[in-house]
Amino acid sequence: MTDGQLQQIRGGLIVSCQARGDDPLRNPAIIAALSMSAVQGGAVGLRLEGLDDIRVVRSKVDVPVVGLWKVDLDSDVYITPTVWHARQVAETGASIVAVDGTARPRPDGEPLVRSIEAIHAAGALAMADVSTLEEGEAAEALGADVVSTTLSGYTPDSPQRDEPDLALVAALTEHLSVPVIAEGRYRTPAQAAQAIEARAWAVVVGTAITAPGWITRQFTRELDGVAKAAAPNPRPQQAGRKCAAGPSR
Ligand SMILES: CC(=O)N[C@H](C=O)[C@@H](O)[C@H](O)[C@H](O)COP(=O)(O)O
Repeated sequence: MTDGQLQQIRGGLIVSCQARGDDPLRNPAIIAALSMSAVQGGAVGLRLEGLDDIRVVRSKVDVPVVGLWKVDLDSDVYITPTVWHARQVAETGASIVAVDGTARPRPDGEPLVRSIEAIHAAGALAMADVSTLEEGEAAEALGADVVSTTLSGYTPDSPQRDEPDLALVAALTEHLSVPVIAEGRYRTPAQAAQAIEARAWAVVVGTAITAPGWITRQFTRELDGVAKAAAPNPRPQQAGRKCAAGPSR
């Protein structure tokens, strides 16, 4: 990652293309198609999970990739949780490696700074995924090149809400010198624009763009509510009625 690439993503949209667990989209070829589609739509960067997805997508797109590896090691820290995972993601070709940037104990017992050093040694930039201003300040002091609000809403120290944490974006951009990325629950273009107005360097959007299951549920939930209240069509008494002189097709 060069300063030029950091400039390349400035003010833009980074699309997070991730599929995990039993998600039918979990297939590097599908993630690559989603990623290429996002780039066609104007995404300036991609956020990708897992070595296979990073490797395949890297061979197909030119935009900077924020890479991470979600691993469950019986710890609250699951985003690129150890120094070893950070090194693997960097060596797979991510321009920026996202790691858990909170102060919580990490499963390998190493401090955050060791992951940052490993990422730098592999020639990538380190993004600290944080949930509070204090975590962002600490991560910057340890050498993180970029700080993202990814974990706000997902730690006990941060507000639990459905909306994005724009207040944290504003606080981080006021107090930090490194670029601040707005991420987490940005569901509308207007919310993304608000983050840039709060001086975010870029905005990451995942679910609202690349999770058709979630998007579908927004529609079905709304329809379920209306369907209970509205009468069906055709109404039962009209269903058997003959049409007098309608056009025949
Ligand atoms: C908390 C956590 O693990 N966030 C993850 C980080 O990579 C992803 O699951 C999110 O999709 C990503 O942050 C984008 O956010 P949203 O999908 O809300 O636009």
